[in-house]
Amino acid sequence: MLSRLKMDRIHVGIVGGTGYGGMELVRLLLEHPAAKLHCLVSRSEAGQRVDDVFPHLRGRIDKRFQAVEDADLTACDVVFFATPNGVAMHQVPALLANNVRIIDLAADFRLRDPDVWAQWYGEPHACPELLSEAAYGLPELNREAIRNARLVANPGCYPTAVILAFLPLLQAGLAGPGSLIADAKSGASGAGRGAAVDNLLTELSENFRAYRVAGHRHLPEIRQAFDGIANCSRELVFVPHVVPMIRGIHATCYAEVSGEVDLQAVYETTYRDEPFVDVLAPGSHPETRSVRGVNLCRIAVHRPPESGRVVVLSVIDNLVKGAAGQAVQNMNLMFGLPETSGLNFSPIAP
Ligand SMILES: NC(=O)C1=CN([C@@H]2O[C@H](COP(=O)(O)OP(=O)(O)OC[C@H]3O[C@@H](n4cnc5c(N)ncnc54)[C@H](OP(=O)(O)O)[C@@H]3O)[C@@H](O)[C@H]2O)C=CC1
Ligand SMILES: CC(=O)N[C@@H](CCC(=O)OP(=O)(O)O)C(=O)O
Repeated sequence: MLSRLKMDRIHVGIVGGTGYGGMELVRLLLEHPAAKLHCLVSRSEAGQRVDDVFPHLRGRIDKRFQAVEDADLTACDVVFFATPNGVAMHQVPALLANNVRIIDLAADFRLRDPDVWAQWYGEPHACPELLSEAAYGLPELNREAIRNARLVANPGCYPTAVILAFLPLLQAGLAGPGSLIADAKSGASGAGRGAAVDNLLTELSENFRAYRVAGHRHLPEIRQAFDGIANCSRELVFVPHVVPMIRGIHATCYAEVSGEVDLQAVYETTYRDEPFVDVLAPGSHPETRSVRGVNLCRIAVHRPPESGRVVVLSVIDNLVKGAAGQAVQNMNLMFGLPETSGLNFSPIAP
């Protein structure tokens, strides 16, 4: 059932169509049975054919990028923002006023407190009145709110992997009082397509480094979700790393758990009906490759003997379950479609 549509198919606009998140949205939406790409906005490639800019799409798309002032965004049913942080918040209010629903892949609407947003993103929020309305777009946590939302804040890539890893423990009240620890590694596409010395092949390959240990902007986002799940503030140590691969996040997450609980059963029960979370058999070690190109989080739960800790391994493709795929999953929910529409395909391996 397609609800609340302006036309027969969901007319989609993408702002930031030339970035990694935008490109991945194009790839997914071209195959979506109920969506039609209506306009693709780019400043740098305005006027250019999409398949000239991205030759891998030759024969798949007959459209040109447009400047924002030429794009018919108000005719869209939904507009995805795949732009840097702080861009969407200047354009969203006018689109909402025109009955356009929004899915923002950036962080503009993820944090509820405008002061926290300003602290981590370095500028005052342009429309703080919308922060409490926005639905945090992690379906496994917030499905009903997403269904009814006109504004969805798609989660960050690290938060998706980390929250899904801890969610069953927190919901069941099993994580002890000690700090939760998330030790996460990302492929380089997480940093976007913009030129930066740190992202050169020569800097990344044969190399492995942590960054922003003192505080990454995904920390308040993850903590906000934990507060919502467990209804109490939790200490979290979050250490991101960049590894020499293109796609993928691997989060190794630690929590203190006491008592003889069947954790495998807790995880399997929590995610039993989730189409995009796969709890692996006991003793498994999920690989980023096993989720490459698909909207899936694979999780394995370990309890090393005599450690008093649980180790949860969680892998996603940062561009799919960590960004564009999750955004399409949210679109499906917002428009009353089966949640898996356009998202049923197999991983790419090797
Ligand atoms: N990469 C990832 O794994 C993930 C990214 N995200 C978030 O999604 C968003 C997009 O990320 P990603 O695709 O990697 O980023 P990229 O840097 O690859 O792409 C950004 C896009 O935004 C456009 N853009 C840049 N500046 C502006 C501006 N001031 N106004 C309008 N458009 C602008 C660029 O196109 P042009 O210059 O042609 O206009 C480009 O298409 C970011 O907020 C990111 O944090 C979230 C989860 C995962
Ligand atoms: C490897 C790498 O650099 N990753 C990015 C994460 C990108 C992302 O998801 O950030 P947003 O919250 O802005 O959407 C980073 O750490 O900044």
